[in-house]
Amino acid sequence: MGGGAGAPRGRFAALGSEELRHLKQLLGPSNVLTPEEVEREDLLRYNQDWMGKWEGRSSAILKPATTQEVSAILKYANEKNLAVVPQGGNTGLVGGSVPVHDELVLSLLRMNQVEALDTLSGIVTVEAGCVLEQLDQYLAKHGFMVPLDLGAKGTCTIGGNAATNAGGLRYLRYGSLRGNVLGVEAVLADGQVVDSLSALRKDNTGYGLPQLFIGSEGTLGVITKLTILCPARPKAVNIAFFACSSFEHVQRTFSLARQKLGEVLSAVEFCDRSAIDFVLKREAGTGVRDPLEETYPFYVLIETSGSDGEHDSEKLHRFLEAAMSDGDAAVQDGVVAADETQARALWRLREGVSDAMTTAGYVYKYDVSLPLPRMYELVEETRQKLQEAGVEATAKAAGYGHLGDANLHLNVTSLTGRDDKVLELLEPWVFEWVSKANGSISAEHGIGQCKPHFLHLSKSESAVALMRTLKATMDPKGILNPYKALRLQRALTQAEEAHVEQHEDGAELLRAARQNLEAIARKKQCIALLKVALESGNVGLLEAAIHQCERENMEGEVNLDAARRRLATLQTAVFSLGVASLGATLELSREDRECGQLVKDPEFTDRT
Ligand SMILES: O=C(O)CC[C@@H](O)C(=O)O
Ligand SMILES: [Zn+2]
Repeated sequence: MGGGAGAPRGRFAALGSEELRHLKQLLGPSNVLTPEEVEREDLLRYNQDWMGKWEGRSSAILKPATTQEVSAILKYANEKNLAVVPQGGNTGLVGGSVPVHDELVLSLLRMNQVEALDTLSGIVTVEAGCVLEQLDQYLAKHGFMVPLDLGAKGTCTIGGNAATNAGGLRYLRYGSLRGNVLGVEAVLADGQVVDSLSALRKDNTGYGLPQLFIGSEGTLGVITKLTILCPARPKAVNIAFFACSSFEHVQRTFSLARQKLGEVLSAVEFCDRSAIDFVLKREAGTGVRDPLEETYPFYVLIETSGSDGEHDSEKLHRFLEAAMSDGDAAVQDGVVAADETQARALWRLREGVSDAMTTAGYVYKYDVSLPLPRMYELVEETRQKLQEAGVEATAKAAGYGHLGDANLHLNVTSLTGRDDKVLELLEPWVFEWVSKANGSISAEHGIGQCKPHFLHLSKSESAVALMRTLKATMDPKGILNPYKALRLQRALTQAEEAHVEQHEDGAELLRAARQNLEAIARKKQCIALLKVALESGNVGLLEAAIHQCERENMEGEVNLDAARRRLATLQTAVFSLGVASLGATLELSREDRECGQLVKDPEFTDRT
């Protein structure tokens, strides 16, 4: 795969026997796994992702049992400049939880306790390493559920789910973890424990710090504990599985489901026939079979969850009538699960696709958000591309995913194993296609080591620069999950450094090169800040941005005069209107607009 895989090792220290001794003292020898004490397979579980696509070579797996131990590990790693990859159940799909090189693996699996549940509000406090399914089973006993469900529930951990802002099957109903996680306890790169563990539904006291850690893939801190707002467990659940003759009909089915099922709708998923064929092959003999007599190009799975079974079934039947009536009915055929066993088998047809396509060969996975009407176009064009290249017999594309969230999973399985020709056909083409269609290159799986090189296709330059500023502030040495989410700033590799050092004046050159690199990074941040400040129309922010640019001597590189003129205009307007920020309310003059073309030297942004 492209992206962070293949990134040169950063300038981190290597783990020596003294460091290992220290870590063993911290955690107790049995909680540090090394090649001397355990079998290669035991280490591989932590070094390799479940699909076998990415493999690091960490020689120490650290298994802390408390937040204090996590803190002590990170404090030490930061002092010693040792890189660390935090890991939960290691079920991710973008290589975010395995080392790229020899990073220490910080496994949270021993921190798996549910600490408290408020049975009135449904707010649970839980340690990061608790397995999602175990947390859900605990909550079930008290009439609640985790507002997240996904195929890997038996292995993934709630901390990993939050760190990657995992989406899953019931996003449509309960929304994202960003919305449901109320508080987070996290450990920063230098070992500081940040207690943002609010157990309040409403807490509007300044910056939403937990959000910094949710979805940041362990690059800004390690989540050790979290509080989650859990909904009441529904008493009545219905599952229906429909066949549709085109993607247009699939969309109509979704639209009708929304109208007729309203508040009881809890999932709307879809698969194409190719995806179903993979599952049926994989599940042969397990009782999972095609529930319909004929085959169709598309299938939609609908789930309702509510508190009144009769009311929900009535609604479901009204929906069925509407969906199956008239000449050009939205659905061609369908079944409603009569009991829990049937319901599970129908869910398996959808949930089993990922696993079935992974085990059938080497799979290239794309997890994208797209405007719903264009969602399946991507699958069709992919097939066409494979056909034109003459590889359609061995490279099989399927489309499935979370229809209700306009989240497509495009999987292409190469039946003959890893195939660079297929990869070249697909990347960067898929990502560029998605970007042009105003979609997201990662709907729910994150960036990991798989997509840092494509981040700019879904995030503006100023947004990426702000991400870098946050990373540099919270983890100045970059020890936390390096090579993931963001590309490492291009630094000299160790080999390059060694080469330079052999020269006369080598050390001097090296120091200058490093300083230059840092200066470029600072200047890029200044440009981003200036852009944000100009767009926001906030006087204070613009003043600060101009000041920063002046400090970095950037007169020759950005249009500072124009920025100063804009500041003066804003100051006058703010003074007369008495507000702090004008944003879009103040029309930009021609000169101000020129300010948008901030960078005088176009090559500047490419210099790293
Ligand atoms: O493997 C995939 O591409 C998707 C996995 C998962 O997000 C799903 O929805 O089944
Ligand atoms: Zn998914």
